Amino acid sequence: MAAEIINGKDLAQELRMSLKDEVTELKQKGINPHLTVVLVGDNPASRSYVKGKEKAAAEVGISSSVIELPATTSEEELLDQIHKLNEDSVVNGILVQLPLPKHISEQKVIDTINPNKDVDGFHPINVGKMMLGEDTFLPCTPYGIITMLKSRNINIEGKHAVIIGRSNIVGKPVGQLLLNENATVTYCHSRTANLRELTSKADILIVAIGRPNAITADDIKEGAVVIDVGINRLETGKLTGDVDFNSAVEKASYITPVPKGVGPMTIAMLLKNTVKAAKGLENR
Ligand SMILES: Nc1nc(=O)c2c([nH]1)NC[C@@H]1CN(c3ccc(C(=O)N[C@@H](CCC(=O)O)C(=O)O)cc3)C=[N+]21
Repeated sequence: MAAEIINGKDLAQELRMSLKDEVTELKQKGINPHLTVVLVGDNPASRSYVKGKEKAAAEVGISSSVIELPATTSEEELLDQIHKLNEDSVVNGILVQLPLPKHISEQKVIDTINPNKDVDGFHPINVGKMMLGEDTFLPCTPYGIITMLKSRNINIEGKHAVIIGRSNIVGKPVGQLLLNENATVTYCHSRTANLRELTSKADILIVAIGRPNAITADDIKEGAVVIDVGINRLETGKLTGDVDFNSAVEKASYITPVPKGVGPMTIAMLLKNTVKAAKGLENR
């Protein structure tokens, strides 16, 4: 039987509608959520993501600004800019679009963002809190994935979750969040021996490899939940994930498509984190 497709675009739309109501209420209390995105260089993919973020923010009533800096910006100049945003009381959320030019240390930049404005959830303090299961900004893509699973009441507790990919922004944190939900978690990566042996045991398979069709029906267990985190732009201009959707959809119980899967959820969770950052002010 074919899998149920979890449409992230529709779910993100629902989330934005409820966030919009929340933002309306906050505004009545004089709280105006504001997101600032910093874009260094003119990578066309980054520019298009930033456009998507601005549009989504506007839709829920979150004001946003984009600071565009040339690719030649020095690390010191970027850190100065972040210090200014840290001190600017209008700014609730700061997102520095990754990747950054090679001469700038991404970790140094992330470490400089005020953890209370770190709506990406990348700051070491927030990563640590996530590990401890404390309330914090959860990284947007993993948070979106968990939200997609919960939207369908997919049971996580006691399930074997297999993650392919160990990046700091997707693989590692999504494994941690699934562990926090009492899954049994296996991390796989480019050096993993006998990958298929592991993927075929997964009740929940999270695929963040970065290569089209890297995972097919032959790699998955009958009835598995398959989450495709890949965003690959083909030469034709078409967007595709890491999973061979057409074969996997016949074997999985649930599957996320690309486009209209995890991507739009990532943006919705960014907005949710921005609202959370703005609400933090109430408690001061
Ligand atoms: N500091 C930082 N935070 C990020 O969250 C971050 C980042 N840097 N750098 C780049 C990646 C990538 N990313 C995406 C978000 C939404 C879609 C998305 O909405 N995709 C649509 C399609 C959009 C299109 O057609 O181009 C979809 O999958 O349906 C994709 C990719 C966030 N990122």
